[in-house]
Parts: sequence; C-alpha cells; structure tokens
Amino acid sequence: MFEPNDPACRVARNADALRAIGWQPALAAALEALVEDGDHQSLADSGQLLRVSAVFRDSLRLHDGEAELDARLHPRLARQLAEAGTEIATGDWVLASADEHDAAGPLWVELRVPPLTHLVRRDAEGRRHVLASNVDVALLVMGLDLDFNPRRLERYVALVLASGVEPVVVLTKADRVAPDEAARAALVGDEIEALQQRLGPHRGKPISIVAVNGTLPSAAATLAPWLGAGRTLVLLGSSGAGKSTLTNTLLRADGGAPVQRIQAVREHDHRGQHTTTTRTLHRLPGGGCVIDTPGLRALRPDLDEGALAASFADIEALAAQCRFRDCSHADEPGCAVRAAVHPDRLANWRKLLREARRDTMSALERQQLVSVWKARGRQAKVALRLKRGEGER
Ligand SMILES: Nc1nc2c(ncn2[C@@H]2O[C@H](COP(=O)(O)OP(=O)(O)OP(=O)(O)O)[C@@H](O)[C@H]2O)c(=O)[nH]1
Ligand SMILES: [Zn+2]
Repeated sequence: MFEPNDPACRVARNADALRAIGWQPALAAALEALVEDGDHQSLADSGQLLRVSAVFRDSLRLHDGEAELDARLHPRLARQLAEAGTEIATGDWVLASADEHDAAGPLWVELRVPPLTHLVRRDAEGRRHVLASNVDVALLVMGLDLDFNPRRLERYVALVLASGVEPVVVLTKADRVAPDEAARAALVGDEIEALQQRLGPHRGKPISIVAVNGTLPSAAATLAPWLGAGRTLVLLGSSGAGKSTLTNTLLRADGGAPVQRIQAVREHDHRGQHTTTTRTLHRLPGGGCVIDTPGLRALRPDLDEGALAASFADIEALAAQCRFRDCSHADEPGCAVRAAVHPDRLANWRKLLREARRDTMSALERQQLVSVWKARGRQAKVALRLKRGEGER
C-alpha cells in the first residue's frame, strides 16, 4: 500500500510531485499504520493524498505537488483532533475526498497523517498552538538592525530543538551594518562568532549561522545546503525580520518571475487586535518547499525541563562543576555556570525554566480535569441506561 509504483493505489498517482514537496517513507508508514488501526481502508483507496499549504478559520488550501486546491476539514476529523488536543497545521499531510453531492466544490479532509515533527508554541494562557508540521529545517530569521536580539533567538532555538527540527540562524540585512564592504564583513563575522559562542554546540556540533542580504539572489546560494527536493523549511522570526523578503528570494531563485503569494488573512485575536494568522507553504523552484509564518509577538516555546536542558547543554554540563550540588547559579560561591555563561543567557534560561515548570503544572491540571469530565460522562450514560431500564439486563 502507498507504494509509489503500485498503479492501483490512488495515493501514489503523482508520487514524484508529492515526494518533491516532502512525502517520504516514514510518513507512508505512519499512514499505513493509521489506516490499518482505524478501519479507513475505503478512504485510503479512494482519497487523495495532499499537503496542507494554508489553514484559514473555516477552510484549508491543499497542495498536490503541482497545484493548490480548496478544502474543508470534515467535522468528524475536526472533533477527533480537538479530542486529541491537537490541530491541523500547515505542512500536515491529509487524505481528502470530493463531496458526493458537489464534485466541483471544496474537498473534504477526512484523515490526517500523524506528523513526524510539530513546531509548537504556547500562548499567554499556556494553550498549545501548532506553528507547522513535518518540517526538516527552521530558518530563524533575525535582522542585523534593531531586530537583533540574542535572547529572543535563544527562545526560537529552544522551540526548534525541542521539536526535533534543525535550526539555522539567518541574519538578514547584512548589507546595512556598515557602509563599506570590509568593515561590514568584519562586523558580521564578529557577530556570528559571538552568537555561536553564546548558543553553544548542540549534540557536539555548532548551530549553523549565516548572514545574508535577503533581497539578493546570493541569499538563496548561501542557503543551498539546506534546500533541495523533498526538504521542508519553515521561516520563523519577528515582524520585519525579513521572512517574506527571503521567501520571495528563494521562490525566485531560478530567475523566474516572483511567485504570487497568497494574501495573508487578517483576523481578530482574542484581544481584539489585528494579527496575521496565515502560514503558507510554497513549492520552491529547485524542489522542496518553504513555509512562511507571520511574525510572532511573544514567543513561548512548548518545553518541558528535559527539552530545555537540551538547548542549554552548556549550563547542564557546567553545573556538575559547581561547588554545591544543588547550586541555583544565583549567588552561591564557586558557581561554575556563572563563571562561564553569558549573564544574559543565564537569565534567559532561568525565565524559560520558570515557564516550563508552569506549563508542565497546568498541563497536569488540564489532564486531571479531562479525566473528571470523562468519568462524569460515563456516570451520565449509566444513569441514562438505568432510567431506560437497560442497566440490569
Ligand atoms: N537592506 C535590506 N533590507 C531587507 C533585508 N531583508 C528584509 N529587508 C527589508 O525589511 C523590511 C521587512 O521585511 P519583510 O520581509 O517584510 O519582513 P517579515 O519578517 O516578512 O515581516 P512580517 O511579514 O511582518 O512578519 C522590508 O522593507 C524589506 O525590504 C535585507 O537583507 N537587506
Ligand atoms: Zn552554579
């Protein structure tokens, strides 16, 4: 099943185009397991495999590797996802079918392939929001102008590493840091080195950092090592960092005309403010695809303490050398962490740790609440059956 060369399989109709935008064996295996478990065989035979390229409030856009189609989330799937505490996101793979009564209308999305990766953030109330699914590389876009903020970058790195996605820091506006070429190169080089030191290595390798002028085609050449057929990139960064500029440069990399981008939708968030909520997936000319995201005002990664430790491995390692085993690296004498780690990085780690603890706590509380509701639901059903006289039979 789902074998690209099996002509009987509708999923495989345009397997090459799907593979170019990220379809891969691990996803095929996940889909296969889901179909077998959930009795979805007829859907698997008749449905079309597509990738979510944009999520709107009441509709979706799906990509078949060549073109985009309009679709809607089937209420049954919407319910299942809500119950599982997850949501459909740009980058998800889905099975969709035409409407029985309206063949030309939007497709119905009936099944979501369990994502391999999930970029998740938490909002101010601690609720989880999926930014994108099935991503290989996250380009953390930060301007070398007033946007430059290592603390915020650290939060992005933590979010990305916690999701099992490779981070690549892309410093934009490198052309603006100094008027002449030589001074510019020196300044940018120093900045990259300082950042590299601050972020430390991850799994023994330094985190990749590049500097570009996002408006020039050379930016695409700089990012070439992370591009390519089948790869999915996501761009993250604050508003004005240069994400859209870079996306357009990548989309134009074959020298063609700029690709028409989907108009971002403005919606009211819960504070009544306007926010750009669309994340859109675009196919790149050289294969692969890129997901552009709106700037996030306040980024709160979805982390537990273990995931946080992975992004701040330097602190974990140094802590073993502190004089006191339970050193909090605040004002204890003989603290190896305070001696070696940038104070700003240490403060950021402390803040993230507080947030992680708070989120873990509320997640537990939420879980307890759900089991209380479930027990109540069961009781209500039993009571109803007893009332109907079915209970004792
Ligand atoms: N000189 C220079 N200007 C840049 C560069 N990258 C982006 N810009 C400019 O910076 C401004 C903001 O860039 P955008 O690409 O719109 O920023 P964004 O991150 O997409 O912002 P949001 O869509 O609000 O999230 C634009 O005026 C760009 O032309 C760069 O590398 N060099
Ligand atoms: Zn210490």
